[in-house]
Amino acid sequence: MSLKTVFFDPVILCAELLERYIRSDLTELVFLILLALLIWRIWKFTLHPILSPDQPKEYPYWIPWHAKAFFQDSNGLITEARRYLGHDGNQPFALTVLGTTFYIATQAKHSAQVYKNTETLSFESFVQTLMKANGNDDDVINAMYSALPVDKRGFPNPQGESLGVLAQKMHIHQLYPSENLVALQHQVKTWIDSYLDIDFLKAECSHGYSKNSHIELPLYQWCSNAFVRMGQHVYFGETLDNIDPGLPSAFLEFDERIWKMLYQYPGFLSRDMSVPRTRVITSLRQYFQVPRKERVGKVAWLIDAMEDEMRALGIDDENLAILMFHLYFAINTNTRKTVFWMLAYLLHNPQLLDAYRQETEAAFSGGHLVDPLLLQNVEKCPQVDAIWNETLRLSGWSASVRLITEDTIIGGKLMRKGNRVLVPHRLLHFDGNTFGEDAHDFRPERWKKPLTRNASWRPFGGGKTTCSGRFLARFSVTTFVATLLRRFDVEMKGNPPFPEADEGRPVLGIMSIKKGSDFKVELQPRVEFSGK
Ligand code: HEM
Repeated sequence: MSLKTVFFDPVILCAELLERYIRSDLTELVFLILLALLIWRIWKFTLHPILSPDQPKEYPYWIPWHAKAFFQDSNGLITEARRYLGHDGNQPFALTVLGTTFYIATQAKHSAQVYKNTETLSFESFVQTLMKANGNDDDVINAMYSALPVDKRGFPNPQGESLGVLAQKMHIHQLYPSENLVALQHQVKTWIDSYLDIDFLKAECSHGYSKNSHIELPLYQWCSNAFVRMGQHVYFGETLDNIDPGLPSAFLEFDERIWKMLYQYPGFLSRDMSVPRTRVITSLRQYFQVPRKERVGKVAWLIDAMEDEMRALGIDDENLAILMFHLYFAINTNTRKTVFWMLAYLLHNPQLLDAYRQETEAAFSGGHLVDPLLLQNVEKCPQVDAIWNETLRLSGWSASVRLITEDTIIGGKLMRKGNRVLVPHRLLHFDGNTFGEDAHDFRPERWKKPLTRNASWRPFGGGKTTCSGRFLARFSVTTFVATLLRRFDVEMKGNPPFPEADEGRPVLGIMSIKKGSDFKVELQPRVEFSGK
């Protein structure tokens, strides 16, 4: 603006003065906000920790509270926070994400304290959040977590616990070594026996193509589909298959996007997760509407027993289906990925593949597995055991989360009621002190040392909520791999790199692969395997 214009146009002059006033006021305001933020940050992350050494140090933030890093790669953020905090990163420390404070326990000894404490650290609240996210009504969640009489009918309840708590004991009754587990193992073995048959695979080859004597399959897709079908069959018999033959595919669509549910994405951004989930729940509802005696095939004890318990609480079909959806999920989400990772590691380490095949040979007669428990015997099959452990160590992702219901001290640090404490299993699995400097390599030999009792070894969580399905999972994966290697030569097509894990996205157990990381394998019936 020229002097001439200013002098001759009072309106422009006034506007100019007003603009300068507002600008200087805004600058002042911005300055004051920044100053306040700086003072707050110095107080919160420098002075306060000095004055309160009993409280966990917090990884500092400005805004927006680590949300981006957490949602892209929470383990990466935790590693970064630990490095930043230096010596204090070895103690439990705090991390705030979108207003929620998590205390992180990265040391094995602290994680053991977390698992032991069932008084003031609650797992149930995490399960209840999942129930709500999947559509259970509040009154049903209340009913599931209200104490029941000690003399109620059905599963014994000597401590007068709620069905939500009793369910853990019912899982154990089904899944810990006992006749009930043997019944499931028998079903698994029979299913694998008929599934891994060249004629059967050729006939149904929906995931690959068959050519002359061999079959080509995308490994991740194939393992996933096979294991969900098997899990569904073993627990629910054939009825679910008859209700919706596309159910395993729908579950897989949901399961590959489960991170959207865990991060509570808004509905309009997560339809690709919620639509297939609704389909699985709808099929389960239809299943429970079929009168029990009309359900086809052998059904696991747990399914009928849980249904009886829930109906006794007056839970309707829709809520019953949602509750059972959690079980369907637990059965199917992790073993499908573990079998893939185990095969991927074996195919990339041919000597190990040969060792696995040789060690399991004694369990077979011809092409048939006649002594399935041999594979579960650590003394007789140490290689199988080491390969199983090493696969879980490298492909496990999950973290245990507990809600703090009363102020609690873990690792000498005071954790405040209302916040959460998190044990990141994956980081424990790379603890150099326990697993060695080469902890990032696949090296089953390391299991010659007695590591399975180490507190850094947490593929199945810990404490009261340790995964009850671990025996069945091991049985299913090792039996599938042994039978596959017995009957087929398995080779990778081309020379694919080792598949990339989708490490940045949360799952409740074993990692998925990154898009585009699946690779094809060729199954060729082995010459010496002369048939059925
Ligand atoms: C390799 C496969 C599997 C892995 C890595 C795995 C991992 C886990 C983990 C990390 C937990 C959470 C524990 C905690 O936070 O303390 C869990 C819980 C659970 N898993 Fe598994 N799991 C697998 C297979 C299975 C199978 C096949 C079943 C059922 C047949 C199953 C049933 C359960 C149940 C019922 C729970 C909840 C425990 C409770 O609170 O009662 N899991 N699993």
